[in-house]
Amino acid sequence: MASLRTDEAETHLVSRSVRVSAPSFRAVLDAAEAPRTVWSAPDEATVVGEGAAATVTADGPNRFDRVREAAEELFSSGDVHAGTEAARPRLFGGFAFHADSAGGPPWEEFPGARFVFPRVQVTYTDDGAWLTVNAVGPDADVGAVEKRLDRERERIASLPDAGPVAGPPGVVGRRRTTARDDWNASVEAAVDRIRAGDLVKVVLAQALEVDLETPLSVPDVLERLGDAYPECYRFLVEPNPGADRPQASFFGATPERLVSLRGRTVETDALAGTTGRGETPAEDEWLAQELLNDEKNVHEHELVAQTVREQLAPFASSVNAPDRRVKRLATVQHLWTPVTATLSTNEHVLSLVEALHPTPAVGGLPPEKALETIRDTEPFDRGWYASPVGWIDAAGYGTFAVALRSAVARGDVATLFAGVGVVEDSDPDREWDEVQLKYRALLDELER
Ligand SMILES: C=C(O[C@@H]1C=C(C(=O)O)C=C[C@H]1O)C(=O)O
Repeated sequence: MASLRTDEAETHLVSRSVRVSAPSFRAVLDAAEAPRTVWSAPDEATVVGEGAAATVTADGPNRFDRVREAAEELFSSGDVHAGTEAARPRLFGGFAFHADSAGGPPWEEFPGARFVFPRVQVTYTDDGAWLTVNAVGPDADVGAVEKRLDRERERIASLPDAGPVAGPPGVVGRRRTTARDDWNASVEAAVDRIRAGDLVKVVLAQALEVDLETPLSVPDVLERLGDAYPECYRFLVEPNPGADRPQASFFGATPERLVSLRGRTVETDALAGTTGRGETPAEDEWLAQELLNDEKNVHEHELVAQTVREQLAPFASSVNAPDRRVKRLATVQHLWTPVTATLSTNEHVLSLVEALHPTPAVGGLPPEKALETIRDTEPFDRGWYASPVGWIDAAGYGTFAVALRSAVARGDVATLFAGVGVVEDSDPDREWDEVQLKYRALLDELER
């Protein structure tokens, strides 16, 4: 069951916004009260959420519906003055990868779904910064919210400068979930099943636990990830701390959008098929051309592009996908098909999230057999890795990314996740190397 936790059953909502001269996103995040959230996407405002005016959680296979119902209930009684669209109040959060996620380490505080309606939201647009103060239930008094807006504005204006961005914390120990022999055996077993016609594709992942030399500064890492991966979706999800444990932070910079919905316009990405970066522009271009012409990668990619188009079709009056191209990131290059669709009726973004997750870029085909293979093969809990993370607004619009190139940090330990699509022609050694390459996105920000 979904639960909408406020201090009272009454969910009346008040939200007020004001333009502010806010210090940097790092300074605001550094001083933010828990639980903290960050969302930053290409062509969207960057948003820092502080505290929780309401929290929505759900478990099990109906978690998407439960969150949608709770979101609709929350926003149904809103008294909102946002001033600008970007500053409107939103719910931020995400879902576990599997419907029956066990919440094993390091995911103890991450249920099947968890969304936060922040008490304070700071939004950075191209046109300046906005402060939004939200209240739900007994706190939702217009006078009290307006007073809090004044206080928060003063607090934010007087925050100290964040100073220079700290470098990586350093890595002093590593533990892999998957030994090389076990990996080879798993990939070979998957390839055998694919050749026998039992499976078409399965995405197998690994986890890497690292000991940090000093505790992680999440604001600094997010800042550096933003510099290195401007075309990616950056996120931070911090649940309330568990008993006797340091705060867990799930964060990343993912190149993959699961879906965005605005009006009846849907945008999504088919992203699958990977190669490295070259030492020179010419080598980069050579690798990109090789990727575009590589039969195994094109097959792996087209399974995703085709499935995404098919899954959107029942909702859409039209689905458009141009020819596949290459998305070049700081550490890797991917085959990419941007897909757009026009809905035939109004939909909530979570209906599309539910229809699309998990795409064969992170699950496989046929979906149920691939998920079963993932559960039976991977010796760790995926938790929220490769799952939808993003935001929802009162209109039911939103953007969700696929939480790749991600890690959970807790105190001086961080767990990184990365996976690869296994198809008929997969070679275990090459797939191993691809996992290591995908770890680089976050390892480069952790290692000295
Ligand atoms: C599974 C991951 O990435 C996904 C798998 C890819 C592939 O197999 O080529 C490429 C991009 C992502 O869709 C990951 O980064 O962990």
